[in-house]
Amino acid sequence: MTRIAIVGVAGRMGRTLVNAVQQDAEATLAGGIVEPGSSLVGADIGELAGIGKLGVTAADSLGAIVDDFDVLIDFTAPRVTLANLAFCAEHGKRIVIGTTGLDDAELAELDGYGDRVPMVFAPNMSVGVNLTLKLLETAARALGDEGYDIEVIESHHRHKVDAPSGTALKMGEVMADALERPLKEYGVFERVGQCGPRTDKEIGFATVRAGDIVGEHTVMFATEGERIEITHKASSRMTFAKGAVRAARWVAGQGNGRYAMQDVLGL
Ligand SMILES: NC(=O)C1=CN([C@@H]2O[C@H](COP(=O)(O)OP(=O)(O)OC[C@H]3O[C@@H](n4cnc5c(N)ncnc54)[C@H](OP(=O)(O)O)[C@@H]3O)[C@@H](O)[C@H]2O)C=CC1
Ligand SMILES: O=C(O)C1=N[C@H](C(=O)O)C[C@H](O)C1
Repeated sequence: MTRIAIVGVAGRMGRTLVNAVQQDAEATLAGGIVEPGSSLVGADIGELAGIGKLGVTAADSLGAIVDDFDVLIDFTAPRVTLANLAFCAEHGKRIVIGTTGLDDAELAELDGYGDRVPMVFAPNMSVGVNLTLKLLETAARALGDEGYDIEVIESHHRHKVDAPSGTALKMGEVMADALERPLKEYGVFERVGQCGPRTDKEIGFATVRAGDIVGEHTVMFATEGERIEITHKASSRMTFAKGAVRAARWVAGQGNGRYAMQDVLGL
C-alpha cells in the first residue's frame, strides 16, 4: 500500500487527487497540506473534496505529517513545488510533480534534485496526452521537413495562470527534438501587428483561456492542399489525477532520478 500525501489539497487538482487516491485499492490517503495561514487548516480533506468525512485533516506544513507518508503529490505553483522537493530530498520521500509554468532557472533547480530524490515530473499525467506525444514525434519526423507548417493550439479554463500550457510546450519540445529545431530558436509564441509572413521552420503556439475548459491541445500540420490535426481533449481532471496516483505507486519502487510519465507508462 503506497501512503500518499497531497499538497494544495483544496485546489482544483488537489480535490480531484483526494478522490482518485480514495478510488485506488493500492494507495492510501496519508495527509493533505493547505497554504500556511489558510482558514482550511484542520478541515477534513474528504469534505474539502466533496466526498464526505475521511478522518484526515488538512495540515499547513509537511513537517506535521512527515512520518505519515511515502510519496508526495504536488500540483501547486513553481516556488511551492521547489520548496516541497527540497523537503522530500531532505527527508527521504518520493514526489510526483504536476506543476507547470516553471521558468528556466526553476527547471534547472528542479533538475539539480535528480540524483537526490525519486521524482516523476510531467506537465500532463493523462495516458492520452502521453500517447499523443509519441504520435507527434512520428508525425513531425514524417512531415516537418516536407513543407508542413506546425502550429500548437491550446485551450484552458479562465483561472489558469501560465501560458502556453506545460503540455503545449512539451508537445513543441518533442517535435523540435525530432526535427532538430531548438524551440528557443524556432518557437513563435506571439504574433501581433505587422509581424510578417510565417517562416518555414517555425513552430507556432496559440493560447485560448475561457470558461471551464479542462484542457484541450491541437497540433496542426498544414501544407498546400491538406491539413492534419492531432487533438487531445480532457473532459475531466480525473484523467490527470489517476495518472498522478499511478505515478506515485510506480515511483514508490524507484531509486533516485527524474522520471517522466513515459517511464511510468512504459511508452
Ligand atoms: N501535470 C498535469 O497533469 C496537470 C498539471 N496541472 C498544473 O497543476 C497546477 C495547479 O493547478 P490547479 O489545481 O488548477 O490550481 P489551483 O490554483 O486550483 O490549486 C493550487 C493549490 O495550491 C495551493 N497552494 C499554494 N501555495 C501553497 C503552499 N505554500 N502550501 C500548500 N498549498 C499551496 C493553493 O492554495 P490557495 O488557493 O489558498 O492559494 C491552491 O489550492 C498548475 O501548475 C497546473 O498547470 C493541472 C492539471 C493537470
Ligand atoms: O492548469 C491546468 O488546468 C492544466 N495544466 C496542465 C498544462 O499546463 O499543460 C495540464 C492540463 O492541460 C491542465
